[in-house]
Amino acid sequence: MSSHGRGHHGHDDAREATPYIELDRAAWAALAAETESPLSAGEVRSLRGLGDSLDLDEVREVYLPLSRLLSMYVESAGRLHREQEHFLHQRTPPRTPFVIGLAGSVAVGKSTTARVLQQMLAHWPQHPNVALVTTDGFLYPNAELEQRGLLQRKGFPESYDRRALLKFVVDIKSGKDEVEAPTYSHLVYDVVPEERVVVNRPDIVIIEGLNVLQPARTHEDGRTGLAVSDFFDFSVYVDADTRHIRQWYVDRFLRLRETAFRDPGSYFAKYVDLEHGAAITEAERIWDTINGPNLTDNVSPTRSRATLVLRKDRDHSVRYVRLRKL
Ligand SMILES: Nc1ncnc2c1ncn2[C@@H]1O[C@H](COP(=O)(O)OP(=O)(O)O)[C@@H](O)[C@H]1O
Ligand SMILES: CC(C)(COP(=O)(O)O)[C@@H](O)C(=O)NCCC(=O)O
Repeated sequence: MSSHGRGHHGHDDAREATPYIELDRAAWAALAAETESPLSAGEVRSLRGLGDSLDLDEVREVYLPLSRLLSMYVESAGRLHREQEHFLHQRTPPRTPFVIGLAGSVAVGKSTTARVLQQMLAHWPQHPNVALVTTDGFLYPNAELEQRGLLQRKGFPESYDRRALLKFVVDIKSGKDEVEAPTYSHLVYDVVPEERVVVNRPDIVIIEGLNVLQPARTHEDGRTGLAVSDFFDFSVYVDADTRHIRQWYVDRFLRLRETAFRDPGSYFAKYVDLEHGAAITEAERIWDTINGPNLTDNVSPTRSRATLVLRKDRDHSVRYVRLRKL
């Protein structure tokens, strides 16, 4: 419980009633002391290679307790599966992969968080196989986006083949042995039809993407379909002040200009020759016309649907964790 103990002693009035528990950084980080790290010091250090400046203390104080909590949910689902089988007096199909949805804005740190969690979760012997899939592979190809007038809307819900994405998640939760997803290349700025990722009945699947917490659409005839989030066993929303995220987007754009954009195959090679100030202006333009509006209109409204929210400060350190009450 957070140090101010909100909601702890039963004096909540209606105004304060909330389905969430909030732990401030100190309360959350204290959990790390009770959690034995599944990773050696060297392995924790090697995780840093995945994020540019991922802080070692941050990994220990924030992501270690988070991976332990997730692991508890995974094990609890396994127990429930066994108890249900016992209750039904019949052998039921083997349990399906535990699916974790990971949502948040462009540049908030979804990929970094997902990779750290994947590595950490895979180190527990109870669930060694952890697959990670990003939803960008389900974007329509650029040619199709252009036809639909959506080239300036990449990342908006309608820019994805939502039916294919839903089928992918349904197949995983149906217990299919081999499920394939298409992939996206940031280098060529388009989907790569010949490259697929294969998900082979892992213990856990992390599905990371801007829109994974979107509710189901209501069709014109009033019917409501299913959404991928209907098949999540747990979900995480990575959150921060929009001004900070915009800055992280610009910073990453400038860094990519020094690295990936220099690849002649890169769609963004055209930005390499921009002088510094013009590059900042261009990054800000892309943010202000595409990713910022998408965050405001589509992504942030899904935050309260998450099982857990990680709220970051300007330096990427997690300031508080908000978790659904059980
Ligand atoms: N925990 C963190 N500590 C430090 N830097 C981070 C952290 N998470 C993300 N970043 C940085 O912020 C930027 C955006 O992160 P990234 O994971 O690429 O975001 P997304 O996948 O949401 O677009 C990157 O430059 C990344 O290195
Ligand atoms: C590929 C993305 C849409 C993110 O996809 P996700 O994996 O989150 O579904 C996003 O990172 C992106 O590149 N947006 C493009 C904005 C632009 O047109 O530059």
